[in-house]
Amino acid sequence: MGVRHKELVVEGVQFHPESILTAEGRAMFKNFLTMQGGTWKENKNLQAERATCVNVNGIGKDSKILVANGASKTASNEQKKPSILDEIFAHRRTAVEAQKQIPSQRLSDLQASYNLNIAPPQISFPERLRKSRYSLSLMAEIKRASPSKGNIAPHICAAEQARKYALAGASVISVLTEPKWFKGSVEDLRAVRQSLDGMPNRPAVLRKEFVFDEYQILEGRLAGCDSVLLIVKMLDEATLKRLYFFSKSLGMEPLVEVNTADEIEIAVQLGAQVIGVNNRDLTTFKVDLETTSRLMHKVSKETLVCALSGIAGANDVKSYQSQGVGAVLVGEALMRAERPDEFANRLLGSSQLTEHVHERQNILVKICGTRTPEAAKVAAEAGADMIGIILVEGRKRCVSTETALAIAEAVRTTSKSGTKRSPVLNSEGSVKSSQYFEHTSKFFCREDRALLVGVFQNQPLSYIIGQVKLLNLDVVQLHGSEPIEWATLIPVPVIRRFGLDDEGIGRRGYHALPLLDSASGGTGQRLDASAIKSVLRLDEGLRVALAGGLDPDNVKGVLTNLSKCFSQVVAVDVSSGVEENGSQSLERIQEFVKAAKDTRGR
Ligand SMILES: O=C(O)c1ccccc1NCC(=O)[C@H](O)[C@H](O)COP(=O)(O)O
Repeated sequence: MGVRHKELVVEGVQFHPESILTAEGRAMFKNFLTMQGGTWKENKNLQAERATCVNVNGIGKDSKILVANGASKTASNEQKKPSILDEIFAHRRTAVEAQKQIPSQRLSDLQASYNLNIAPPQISFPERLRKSRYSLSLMAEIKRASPSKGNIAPHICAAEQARKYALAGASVISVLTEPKWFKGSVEDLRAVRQSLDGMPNRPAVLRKEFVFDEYQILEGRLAGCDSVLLIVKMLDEATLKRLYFFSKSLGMEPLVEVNTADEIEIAVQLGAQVIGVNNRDLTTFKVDLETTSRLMHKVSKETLVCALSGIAGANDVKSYQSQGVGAVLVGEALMRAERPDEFANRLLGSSQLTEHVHERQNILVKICGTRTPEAAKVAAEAGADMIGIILVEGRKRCVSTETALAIAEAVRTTSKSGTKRSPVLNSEGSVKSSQYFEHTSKFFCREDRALLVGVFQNQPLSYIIGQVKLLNLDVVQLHGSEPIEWATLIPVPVIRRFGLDDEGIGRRGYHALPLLDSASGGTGQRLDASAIKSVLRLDEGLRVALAGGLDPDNVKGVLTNLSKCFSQVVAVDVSSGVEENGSQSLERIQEFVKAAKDTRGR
């Protein structure tokens, strides 16, 4: 039973347990709490206004959702117009709820995949931030659009952009996965992670999303992220804590975002190792770079503080550097930059990009089809880096186990002449991402002696591994249609042959060096120069060995004819070009090594 004044809304009410503990108790509370204005008339108008506002902004009719799980905490009460954050969160809730119903995308499906251990390998987010070679780390963001700026760079390829960021020295790639306002996706996240595959010292990958559910964290981990964003403003403390520890249970330290002194207090209480201070007030969109400076003193020295939003250039970074800020997150400025790599370099105050481009490696030489220990010795003494033996039954150059063992002995006991130490991109402990093939191509040069390469073609994996052990091979060359995954199952670096139209040549993380060559091998068949250039131009980071009809007289011309692409050829390989009347000629071996090495100088 209740009493209602004709005109005035009630300002206080006493509920008795026998009424509020009934099935209607919640509704009574809700009705009372949503009353607005002094009179019933005002209440009606204000309620109607609020309903339109809520629906237009897409929060939906179910106000229970907001109450239960966080409209932004700055709102002193529910009368306040929902902020953009509220809008986005509400929209994401609906989308995530819908997605969770789709067979194959249900929480149980994600969990089953996770239990299979198929999530991409992860690295520690805070450790990667701490290992930066710069006094302050860069978190570079993929952000096609934003609610405040609209479109920024809607056509950017996330994976390509991520590689540029990584090579320019970013410690973290932040990927906005929200589709409506930021034009991102989980697919972007997956592609970014894949683009970093095999990269030594790759950056950590952050899923920048409006996270309110464990589901999103698990989804991000399966797509390959190493950390997720948790926004204090949007999560009640219990939810924040739950999500924080859930993320940690998947091996990911979250980035906990704050904007006020109260929020940073909550993040500290939580034990967050990485706290991001958002310089942008998401209710007004106002950016104040001082926000980070003001709040950073509220955390212990061990906590990494990152300045988020509004960082537009090197000067902003410098002032944070002097204050001891651990990292800056830069999105819009990098996305708008014509050369994001140069821009990132300027932000970090580095000239690494230019050093990187000018680095040139001495060309490596492989003498293949070796059939005698004498030939192996002559090749090594001439400065050959690799001596190949054919281990393919039925091929004319195939050697017996006895001969192979004798050649192996000659290779191991002959000193090599004239090797310059290969430049090392990253000294130990220094952490800058580098290109996969630049790193792996250095496996094929030893200063003291040549390497022994066993060449196989469509033979069983177990046989290949057996030969590696028996002959103590340094390198395996796969010259057939073996799966590229085999490279990860063979205990020495793998050279794998590719034709000009073959798929997978530039795939990182498998073969250490792709060989461009004719299909059957050792035929003396030249490859078309313009087709070689097309393959190389498609992927700047690709490094290859080149074979097919090379000889002492043409090797220089073939290489220089490749013009700019020549720098992507790290090795040349010859077989029939050093033969005379079907046998290896010791003079031609020496001439070939000299001619090839002279193309770039020793
Ligand atoms: O040389 C062979 O007989 C051979 C047989 C089976 C698989 C691969 C083979 N050779 C692979 C090589 O690495 C050769 O050096 C490369 O094909 C270049 O040969 P060439 O055109 O004769 O210089």
